Amino acid sequence: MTAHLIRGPLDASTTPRYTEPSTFARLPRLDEVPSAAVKIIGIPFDSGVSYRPGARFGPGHIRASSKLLRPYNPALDVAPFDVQQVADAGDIAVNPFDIVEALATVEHAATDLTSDGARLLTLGGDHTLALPLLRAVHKERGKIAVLHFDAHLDTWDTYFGAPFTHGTPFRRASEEGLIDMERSMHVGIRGPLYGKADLEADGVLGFQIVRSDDYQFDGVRSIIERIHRRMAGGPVYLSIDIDVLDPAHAPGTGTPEAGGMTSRELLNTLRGLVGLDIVGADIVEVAPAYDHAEITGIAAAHVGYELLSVLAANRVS
Ligand SMILES: N=C(N)NCCCC(=O)O
Ligand SMILES: [Zn+2]
Ligand SMILES: [Zn+2]
Repeated sequence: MTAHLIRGPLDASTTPRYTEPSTFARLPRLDEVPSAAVKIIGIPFDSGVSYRPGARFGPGHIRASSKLLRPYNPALDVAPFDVQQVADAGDIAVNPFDIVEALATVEHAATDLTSDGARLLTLGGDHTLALPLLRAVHKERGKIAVLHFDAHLDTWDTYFGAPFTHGTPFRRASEEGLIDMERSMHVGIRGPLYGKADLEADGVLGFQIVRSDDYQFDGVRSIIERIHRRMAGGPVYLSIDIDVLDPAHAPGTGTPEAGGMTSRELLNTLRGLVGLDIVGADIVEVAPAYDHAEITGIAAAHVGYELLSVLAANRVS
C-alpha cells in the first residue's frame, strides 16, 4: 500500500477529541477506507464471567478512553497509523443468552474480517472470547503459539459444569489442538488458586509461566528475552487480560488480584515483542462499572496502541 492512500486519525486541532461517534484512537471506520491491514473489532460479551459482570461494556469504554492517543510513538520510533491502514470495524452483535451460539458468531465474524489477510485487534468482552478467536486464527495459520498476559491461568476445566467460560478458554483451545504448546506461555500469573493441582494441570498442558513476581525479581528485560526464546520462529497470538495489571493500574475488571504488574511494565514488555510474528490480539476483561477516572480504559487503550506500534515496527523493519 502506498503512503498517500493511507488515512490516519482525525486532527485534534480541527476536530475536537470528544466528538462522537467513537472509534479506537479516532481512526476511520472500516467502511470509510478501501481496505485495512489491521482491523479493530469490539465484542460486547460477558456471559462467561464467574464473578463481577460488566465487560460487555468494555469496547465502548476502551474506545472512549483512547481519544487522547497521539500519532507518533517515541518509545518505538514509529507512527503506527502511517505505515499500515488501521480501521475500526465496530462491534459484533452476539447472543448474550447462548454462549455456544455467541462463540460461533465470533468465530465466523473473525474469519470474515481476516479473509483479506487483515490482522484483528479485538476489544472484549470477557476472556471466553479467546477461544473462538483462536479457532478463527487456527483455520488460517494452523497451530499457533499463545502469549497470554493474565493474573489467571484460564486453563480450568469447567465452572458449574459449564465448559465455555472466561476461566477455561485455553484448556478448551489446547484440547481442540489450536495451540502450539511447545511455544506458549502465561505472563503475570499470581494470586490464590483452587489447589496446587491447578498449576500441575496447566503444566501438563504445556504452558510455561512467567509469574507476576518475576517482574520484581528478574525485571522486564529478562522477561522479554524469555518470551523471545520461547516464541520466536512462528506465528504468535497475543491475549491480554487487563487484570494482569495490578488493581491500582486497572481497577475496572471483574476478577481483580493484588500484586500485579504496573502499566509501565506491561507497555515495556509489549514494546519488546517487536520481531515476533503477531497474527492477532485481544484485550479483554475491561469492566467500566468498576473503573475510576478511566484508569483501566486508558491502560487498555495504551496497550492497544503499543500493539499497533509493534505491528507497525515489524512492517517497517
Ligand atoms: N479470566 C479471568 N479474568 N478470570 C478467570 C477467573 C476465574 C475464577 O473465578 O476463578
Ligand atoms: Zn484474569
Ligand atoms: Zn483471563
